[in-house]
Amino acid sequence: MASLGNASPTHNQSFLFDKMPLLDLFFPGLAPATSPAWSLLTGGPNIYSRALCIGGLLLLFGKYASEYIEKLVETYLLSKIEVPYTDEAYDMLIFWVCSQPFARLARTSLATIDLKSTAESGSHAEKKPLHYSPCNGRSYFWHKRRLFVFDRQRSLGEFGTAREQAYVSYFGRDPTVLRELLDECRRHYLDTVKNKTSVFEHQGDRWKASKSMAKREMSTVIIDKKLKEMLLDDVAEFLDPKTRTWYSRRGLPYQRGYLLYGPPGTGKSSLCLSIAGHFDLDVYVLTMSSLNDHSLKSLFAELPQHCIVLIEDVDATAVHRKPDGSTDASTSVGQNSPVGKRVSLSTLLNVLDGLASSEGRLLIMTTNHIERLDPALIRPGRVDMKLELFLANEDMINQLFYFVYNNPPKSNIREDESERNVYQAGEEKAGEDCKLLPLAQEFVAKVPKLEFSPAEILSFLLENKHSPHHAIANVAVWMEKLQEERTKLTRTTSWALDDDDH
Ligand SMILES: Nc1ncnc2c1ncn2[C@@H]1O[C@H](COP(=O)(O)OP(=O)(O)OP(=O)(O)O)[C@@H](O)[C@H]1O
Repeated sequence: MASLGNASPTHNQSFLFDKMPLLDLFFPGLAPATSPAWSLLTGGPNIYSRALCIGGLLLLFGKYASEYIEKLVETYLLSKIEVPYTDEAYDMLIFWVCSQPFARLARTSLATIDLKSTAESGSHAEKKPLHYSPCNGRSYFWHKRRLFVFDRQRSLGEFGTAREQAYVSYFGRDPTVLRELLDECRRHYLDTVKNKTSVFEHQGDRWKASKSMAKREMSTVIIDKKLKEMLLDDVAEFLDPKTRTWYSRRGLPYQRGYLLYGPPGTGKSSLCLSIAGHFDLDVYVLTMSSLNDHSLKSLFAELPQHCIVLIEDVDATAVHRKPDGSTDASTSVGQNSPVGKRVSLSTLLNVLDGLASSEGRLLIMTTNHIERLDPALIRPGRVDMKLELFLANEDMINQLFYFVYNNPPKSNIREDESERNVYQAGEEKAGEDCKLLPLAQEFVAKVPKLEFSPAEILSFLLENKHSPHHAIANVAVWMEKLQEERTKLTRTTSWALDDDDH
């Protein structure tokens, strides 16, 4: 000790520098960075500057060492899973995380309006509740006696769109532990969306879950009974595992296409959602105007097995062939989008042919104007079944009346409502049917057939939902008003067309 205490600065300096290669051995690159500080430390003018140097050095060393240790731990002691933002697994993980107590304690969170909240807001002040989820930071949590780390980073990507990524890790080397955790997230998520239809929309060339809505019962879509049965039988047969084998044995792409056409408000979109609900399928909505060839191909390639791909109002986006009959890249879908950002008809036809598509996908296209569609788009193979939906006929008007005034079947009522709202099946229902029968007949007699859409009739009945007698009393006035509105609209449209011609 005495000899070290008495040693001259030059001696001390050389002693410390002797240790530097050793330091470099453990923390490569540290020695050159710290050597100027060492020289200041050993040859500094006074005690304060030396203390300052020691403090700085310790900080630098501490930071370097902690990063190094963290890396070591991550490499040798942690198991980690990355969950990409664009995958549904991301929604599963975040959904589960938000339900955990640790999420409420996270010091950095993302605040969003909880649009999915089903809480019945009594007052204005309770509207738009906020939802918090851990973000841009690490959260440590215990689960089943194990310590896990949840890390979610969010940044702004190209064009100001948010980019996110999330990781879950745990202190251990067994990867099955993390897989089990993610499986728990999956089950938790599936339980929550059990009686719901998930709707996916595209962001760039990736699918993203946009909403999950209560399943729409098939009985709530009032169309011709035979048509409904035919459609249901066809879809059921297609989704049967035996059909899949049948297709694969013959090397045919296992997919099916439907075209629903008819006037506005006849229930085309509603029918699509109820098919999804009936067969427990998710719906992937394609908006052609925001796609190009590349994104369309990627989206089709990323479709899961057994799902519905919905293209609504396909006439508004599809164009006809060029005069020479070609369907080359210059003939495009989505005329309002800038050139170069459109989908070419040839690409659309190719993806519909299924070379890059998933197994078991149902394509449903809807249109109000079947005559405007390119024949190639709706030829058999691409569209296997064309279903026309009509304006309300006698039977449909009758069904719509019962739909509004009859108590809904139990399955349509939410659990909590069922207690107060339920009717005793059997006698009471039969009684109600008897009471409604003459009213329904009277209503049906007053409404002309094949003149109003189900949407129009339903909207009128809903205005009078508390009294079928009011509906019957007001129906004549309502029809007159609607006719007037239609005449006005037709006049305005024809003037606008005349102006365009001039
Ligand atoms: N056949 C029907 N049965 C029950 N409800 C219907 C029916 N047709 C329309 N509706 C109701 O009318 C509204 C509009 O229906 P929907 O969007 O399904 O019609 P659409 O034919 O797709 O219309 P558009 O061609 O204008 O897109 C919805 O609220 C739906 O519940």
